[in-house]
Amino acid sequence: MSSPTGSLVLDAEALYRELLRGVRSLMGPETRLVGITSGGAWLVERLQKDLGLAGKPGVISSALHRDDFAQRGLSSAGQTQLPFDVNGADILLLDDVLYTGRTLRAVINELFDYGRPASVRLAVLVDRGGRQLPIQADFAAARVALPAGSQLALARDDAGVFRFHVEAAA
Ligand SMILES: O=P(O)(O)OC[C@H]1O[C@H](OP(=O)(O)OP(=O)(O)O)[C@H](O)[C@@H]1O
Ligand SMILES: O=c1cc[nH]c(=O)[nH]1
Repeated sequence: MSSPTGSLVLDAEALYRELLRGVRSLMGPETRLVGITSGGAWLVERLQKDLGLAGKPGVISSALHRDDFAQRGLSSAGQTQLPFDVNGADILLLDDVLYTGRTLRAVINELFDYGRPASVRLAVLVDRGGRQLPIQADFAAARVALPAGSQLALARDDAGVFRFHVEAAA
């Protein structure tokens, strides 16, 4: 069977280093990192350490605002935890994969339930195209085209090492 990414090798650790570089370039003095559950939450945990930032990063869930809530329910939902005042904050959202943009739409609704940020930006490990909404990343460590129906998700082993899990279209 051929690989769903063809000859492309997605080295998640190399992409993480590229993401770290991109996030550094986007950071201002008041920027708050917020990871989207679940892959983005792993990313912000590591970024917060690697950037030497004090305190805890934010974690946000799309679950309560998803347009497919009726099918998915709360089964895979992490809980939103924003340990700072969202009002007036410069938010940098982090996620592993950007695809249709629907998760981002739901996450932005969730974020605004907590306050009125000054700005919201987005950095991702992989932008796989296929957008169904007018949402773009301010930084993507990689842009790849994958067949519709294939799945790409970040995994993290016990030692905290990242890898991508790729599943071909059925
Ligand atoms: O742009 P979209 O089409 O919305 O897809 C991108 C989202 O899909 C994946 O999350 P998923 O919902 O699979 O949850 P997970 O991170 O917990 O695996 C991924 O982590 C993004 O959050
Ligand atoms: O709201 C959402 C988020 C991700 N995927 C969907 O189909 N809907």
